Amino acid sequence: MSVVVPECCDDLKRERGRCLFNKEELTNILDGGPKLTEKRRRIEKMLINTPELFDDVSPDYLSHEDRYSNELRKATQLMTTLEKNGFTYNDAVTTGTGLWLLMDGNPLSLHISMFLDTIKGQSNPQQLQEWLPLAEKFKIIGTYAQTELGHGTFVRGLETTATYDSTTKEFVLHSPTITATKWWPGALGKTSNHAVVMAQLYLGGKCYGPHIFMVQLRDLETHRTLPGIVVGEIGPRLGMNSNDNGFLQFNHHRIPLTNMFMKHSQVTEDGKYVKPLHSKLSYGTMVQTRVGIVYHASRELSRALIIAIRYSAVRHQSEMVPGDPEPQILDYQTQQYKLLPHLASFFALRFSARALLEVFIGTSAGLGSGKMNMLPELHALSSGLKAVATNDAVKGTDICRLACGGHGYLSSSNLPRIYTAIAAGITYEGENTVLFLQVARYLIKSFRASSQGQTLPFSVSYLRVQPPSSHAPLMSDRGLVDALGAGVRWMVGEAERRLQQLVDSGHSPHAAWNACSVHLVQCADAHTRYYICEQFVDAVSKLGETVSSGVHEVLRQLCRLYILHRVIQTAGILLRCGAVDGKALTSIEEEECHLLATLRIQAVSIVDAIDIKDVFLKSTLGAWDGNVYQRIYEEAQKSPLNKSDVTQGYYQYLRPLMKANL
Ligand SMILES: CC/C=C\C/C=C\C/C=C\C/C=C\C/C=C\C/C=C\C=C\C(=O)SCCNC(=O)CCNC(=O)[C@H](O)C(C)(C)COP(=O)(O)OP(=O)(O)OC[C@H]1O[C@@H](n2cnc3c(N)ncnc32)[C@H](O)[C@@H]1OP(=O)(O)O
Ligand SMILES: Cc1cc2nc3c(=O)[nH]c(=O)nc-3n(C[C@H](O)[C@H](O)[C@H](O)COP(=O)(O)OP(=O)(O)OC[C@H]3O[C@@H](n4cnc5c(N)ncnc54)[C@H](O)[C@@H]3O)c2cc1C
Repeated sequence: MSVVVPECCDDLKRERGRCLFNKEELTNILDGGPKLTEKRRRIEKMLINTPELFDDVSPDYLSHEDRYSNELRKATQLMTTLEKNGFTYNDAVTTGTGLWLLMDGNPLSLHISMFLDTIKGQSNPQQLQEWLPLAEKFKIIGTYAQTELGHGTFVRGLETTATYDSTTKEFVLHSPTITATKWWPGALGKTSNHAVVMAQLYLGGKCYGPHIFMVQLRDLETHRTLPGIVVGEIGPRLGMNSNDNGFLQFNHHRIPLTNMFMKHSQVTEDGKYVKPLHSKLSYGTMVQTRVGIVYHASRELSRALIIAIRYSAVRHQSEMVPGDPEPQILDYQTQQYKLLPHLASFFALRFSARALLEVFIGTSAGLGSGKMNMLPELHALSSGLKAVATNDAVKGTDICRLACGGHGYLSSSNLPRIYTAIAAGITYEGENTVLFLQVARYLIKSFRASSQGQTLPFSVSYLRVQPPSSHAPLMSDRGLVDALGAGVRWMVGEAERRLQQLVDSGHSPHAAWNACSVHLVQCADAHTRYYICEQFVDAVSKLGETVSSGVHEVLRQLCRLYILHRVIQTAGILLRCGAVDGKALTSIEEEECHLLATLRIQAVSIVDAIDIKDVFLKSTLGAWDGNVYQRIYEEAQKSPLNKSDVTQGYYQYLRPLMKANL
């Protein structure tokens, strides 16, 4: 069957004809400026001109080993293509392009992220000089090996030991139990010949807690595992199965003293310990990765939204008015309600990711000159935003899948792969509940400090026990964000009251904490979302002076939708603390429905402006031309089961069954 593919189907042509804003301008804002758009497009062009980077067979049809080898082939091709064309690996990560090409689990991703970041962030000058050039040029390939079978969250509970032997000036790495086995690190199984390993430091019989060590795992010529080391792959997972997540055990394996990362804490040749300026500086790579994950989550959500919104404009189903032509499913209010608040979330996350990156850069600069005071704020913000971003991206991606009906369940829609990849983000790099509890700790401490008259850092300054009264009218954006802030203040105050009450009635502070932890997680979530609302409002108001009215209007509508949706989600709290009343909520609900209809008109143009090309969307449902059915049909033809009319299974099983006298 041959079909002439139009440049873009009539439905999408009509949708695009209704665009009232400058798409390129919105694209530039999302990229962070015209120069960054231009750079991203140069990278994309270069990658698109490298056919080896694209699969002609879906990984779903490959064996585990072929799947891994194929992804490794593409990953190495990607790295050499970038290098040859004068780009860094980071360019492929920060534009999303590298991840989109390799998102079935890239075996070099841990090397270019956490391994390199640890070398850069945890090495003393000599170590940096020795390891960085080797790692940057892939002379050594590494991963970040922290989690063990027995412990992921509780880093202080790790069991791998690094015991200093001053007679040989070596550390002896050992896995004393089965639960001490390193478990999960990406690319550990078969790819990496080195790992940065988190292990308990022992000096003269005393434990100094988790520290990081550079450990060679495999011979650099033969790639065989070194003596004293057992390493392998952990088997199939929910998603990202082209990666070789691994396990690792040490049997009294020796490494030189100089292989402990010594930027922040040191061990002298005679076995003396030099303390770091802050006890959690060795967690720096995790913090940096959490910052990256906020961007990553927003990007993955945007891919799902482009697919689902374009598809919803092409798909016609049922009758809205009996006898009328079947409408585009995007015309159903319920479909708009499924998708558009997540579109607003994507924008909110993108602006917040940028704000967080600035905090990260500022804090890192401060650390360089010995200033540690911003570290708790960065830890709380990066933990909260990582948790909200991944939770929302996972939820939003799954709603996009559901919004595409049956076809969303097809692998070729790419929604299942986007979902399984981002779903891991809830767990890795700090499980989200655990990260929220870290935020809650910061909130309670800040609230108590405020009660004692102390000044609070910027992200929690609104928690002041007696906040300045807001002058913004309630129904303005600022007024509603202030109401949300009042809600969080009330929640945190309530949590503090409950904690205190439990302690006063004889519970230990730790037991009281656990007894309030559901509420505490809700506080952390609400606080982070308040921060996101603030960043969104600020970003849109700052842009107001510099962008065209069409783009400003779209951003204003998206921001408004985000805030209204958040107020409705938090209605119970806001009513309880008196920040809004029932009448206000009714008008907010009505306004949200009205806004859904307004945003629907330009929804396709808004997702077009996110500017992700078909080769990176990898979806039969979301392509630019809207030629959905032909693509789905063609993709199905690639199923190996369609290679022959009658399969082996027929002769082996079906035919005997049909012939049997049952
Ligand atoms: C394809 C990828 C390519 C490139 C990637 C680039 C960028 C990333 C972008 C996208 C990623 C995309 C895909 C990724 C693909 C695959 C997955 C990749 C990797 C996954 C890796 C991992 O998962 S690595 C393992 C991560 N593990 C964790 O995160 C463990 C979580 N646990 C902890 O962090 C800690 O144990 C804890 C914080 C929960 C508790 O620590 P503990 O030492 O026990 O603390 P306490 O003694 O209780 O003290 C608490 C006080 O300490 C303060 N604190 C804690 N942490 C910090 C910190 N980091 N900084 C500052 N302060 C900190 C805390 O606030 C408490 O302070 P108080 O004053 O209240 O006492
Ligand atoms: C795809 C993937 C890739 C990964 N890559 C790496 C890697 O490259 N390197 C690496 O070192 N690790 C990696 N990990 C491991 C990851 O970091 C851990 O799985 C993660 O930190 C969670 O730890 P855990 O598995 O021990 O879960 P657990 O901590 O056992 O969590 C189980 C449950 O217990 C709850 N819980 C735990 N502690 C608390 C608490 N204090 N209070 C309340 N509830 C609690 C959690 O909320 C969760 O519901 C990866 C994991 C995945 C899934």
